[in-house]
Amino acid sequence: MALSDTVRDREIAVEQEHLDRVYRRLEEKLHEAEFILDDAAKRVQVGTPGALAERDALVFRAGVHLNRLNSEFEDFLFGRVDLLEGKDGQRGADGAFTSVEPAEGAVGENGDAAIAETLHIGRLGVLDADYAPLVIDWRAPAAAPFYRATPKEPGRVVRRRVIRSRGRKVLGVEDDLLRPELTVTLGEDGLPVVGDGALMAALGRARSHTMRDIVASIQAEQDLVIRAPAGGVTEVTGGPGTGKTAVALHRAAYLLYQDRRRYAGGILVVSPTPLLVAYTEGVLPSLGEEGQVAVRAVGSLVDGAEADTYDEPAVARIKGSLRMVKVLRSAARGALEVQRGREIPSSLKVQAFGRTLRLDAEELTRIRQSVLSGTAPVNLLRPRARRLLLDALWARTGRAGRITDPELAQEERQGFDEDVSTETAFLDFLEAWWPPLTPRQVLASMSDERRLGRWSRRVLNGHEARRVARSLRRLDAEGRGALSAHDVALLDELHQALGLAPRPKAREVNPLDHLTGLDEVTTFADRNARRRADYQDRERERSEYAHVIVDEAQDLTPMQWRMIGRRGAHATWTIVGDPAQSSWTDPQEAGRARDEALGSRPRRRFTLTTNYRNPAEIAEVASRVLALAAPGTPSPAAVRSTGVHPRFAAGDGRPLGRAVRAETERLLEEVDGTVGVVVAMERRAEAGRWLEGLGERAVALGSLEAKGLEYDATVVVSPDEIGAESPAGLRVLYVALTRATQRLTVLSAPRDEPDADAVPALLRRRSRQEG
Ligand SMILES: Nc1ncnc2c1ncn2[C@@H]1O[C@H](COP(=O)(O)OP(=O)(O)OP(=O)(O)O)[C@@H](O)[C@H]1O
Repeated sequence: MALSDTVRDREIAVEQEHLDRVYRRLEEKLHEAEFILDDAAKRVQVGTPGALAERDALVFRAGVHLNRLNSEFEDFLFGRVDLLEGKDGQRGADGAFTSVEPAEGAVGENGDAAIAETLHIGRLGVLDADYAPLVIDWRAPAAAPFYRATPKEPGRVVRRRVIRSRGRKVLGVEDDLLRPELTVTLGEDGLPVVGDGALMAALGRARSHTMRDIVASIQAEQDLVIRAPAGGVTEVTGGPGTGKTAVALHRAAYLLYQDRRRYAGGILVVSPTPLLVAYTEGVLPSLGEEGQVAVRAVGSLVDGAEADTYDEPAVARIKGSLRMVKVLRSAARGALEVQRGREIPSSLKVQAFGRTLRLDAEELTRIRQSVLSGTAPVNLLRPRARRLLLDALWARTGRAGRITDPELAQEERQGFDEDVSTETAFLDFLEAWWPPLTPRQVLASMSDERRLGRWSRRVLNGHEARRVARSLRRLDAEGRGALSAHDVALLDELHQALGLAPRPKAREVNPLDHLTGLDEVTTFADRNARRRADYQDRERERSEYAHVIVDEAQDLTPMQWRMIGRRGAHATWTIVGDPAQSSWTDPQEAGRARDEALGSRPRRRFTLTTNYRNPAEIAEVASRVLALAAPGTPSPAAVRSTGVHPRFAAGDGRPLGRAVRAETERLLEEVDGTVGVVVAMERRAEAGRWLEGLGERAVALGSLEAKGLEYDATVVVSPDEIGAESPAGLRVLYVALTRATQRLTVLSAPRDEPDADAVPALLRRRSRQEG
């Protein structure tokens, strides 16, 4: 056995011993029946009582679920740091030194130093019986050095270790030595160092169809974002693969840990597509957070609506633009006159004082216009409409001014109003003439070209109005039918314009409710199902959140910003995105809408600079498109290279589908995980058929669906076709080219004008200019 293997085995045994202690302690906790009450009460003196109680509650839960930890947490304990003594010798509530800097005499003149403190980092905090930390929660302040220390600024950290474990078994350790210049002792011995870094091991793993958390290898610049203060707006930009999505999700978990009571008001994570929601759904539960966080696609933010179709780019451009606010306001008013099932009467006839009173069409139009001259939402104008109708009918009686005693006159008028307004003829009339409208009905009524042309006069040109109207023909009169994510934002705007009653406020959720009682004894699958049902319930009630996290913010249209802004009117925000990946065509207008949603809240800005997803060889090819799509934007530096260059291939006279299938088969052989085939949106269905029978590891995606996702290997089909899809096509192509973690094939069709090496014209251009 090689010497290094012996060291590795010994170090694994050391960590195994620690993990055994942790599990023994968790088992003890399991038997402490009154743990939460007793333990939390004893320790209210240190830290905020709320936070400590929560932390203990989490530990308690860990105990209750001890037998399930094996399957739930692959690596309950994942990190360790060995530290020099802290500068001021002060220790925090969790027993660890608080200072980031080492004490004056921590390093001797000849570079000798001793490890003064060893901390283990895990998904939950665990204290031993004397309240000494056995495991520090990854979100606790004491865990920050594990993430922050770099060889340039190591602080007190001498060695950082990532521990790989499964259930109760330690499988491996990987060390980074941050102060290699020191001669360090740990107890009696030296400080052994094993392996060459955990990050690379994590990045090299095969991808599945779900995202993994990154707690064991969060990098310093990412940690700064995750732990940024909650207030105001935290804005994060960074190129593809810099960990923006991962950081956003870990930040949600961090905020909950910091201030669980405040965020019981809910954290909303807005994601661009349902595919990305499904991809990231497991990350928060793996961090021990369930329930308080709603991860929603932007097309699923309105109750009862679920976007399941796409608009063509030209239609999306109109529907997403702020011009729609005016159009929708007119539509909400105009929709009163749209016949839905029952006929709209052209006159009103009622009986009073033994005769028939009648309002004709002209009079009714005048009344309608007068009511609509107010600015209130349409449904809320109904009482005013009723009043003006009664006034007009009263005038028809000719009795006004006949009685001189004001009290008697008033009585007579009141009697008249009561009699008439309860008459069936009047009630039926009002119902048909000023019906309570739903957002869906109004949206559906916009599918008539002539009508929409009227409502959008001076806002949309005739051509635009026709396009929007045609796209809405997929809805029936009640608005049932397929919706796009843009339609959903329109529905939300209509909700406002109609003045529908606000949804009830969120009920108070006590996180401790979930922690006691027999219902704890369930299977993981049960709990997952309950979690989902739980937050679906809560979602239905909740119209506002305490914190809003927007992922892929560059794609939001102005109308979508308005919709999300309403959900975070009193919230703090975290916004992550990359303008160079934007599929939205008018970034300036979106910027204005975003500013309006965020108001005057102070902003904190961060930039992430390292690409953890793409090997350098793939990043280089993508950067050629970046230079065209967003000239002057720097590419994030790829953290690794594989030595494998992207492959360029052309159909070579074969039908495109056959070439794509052959290439996908080849890649399935080469990688262990997933293969994504990215095509222009129009080809989605066709591409699905090309891959039939290749199994679950291979998927076909439209260019807009690839957003945020990643695959071991990708095939990007016809860059030119993707680039020409919309005015933002090149940026969408840039997204497509940055999805692969290991292999990329660019497959050209004839329109790509591939050269002899099958490199398409779009990807040649820059090298030619440079060359
Ligand atoms: N510190 C890290 N340790 C391990 N893996 C990481 C780390 N940071 C990011 N990754 C991995 O890099 C990949 C890209 O991360 P993520 O999807 O969050 O990036 P992104 O910035 O949102 O990308 P895009 O803008 O292209 O959607 C993911 O597989 C993620 O797990």
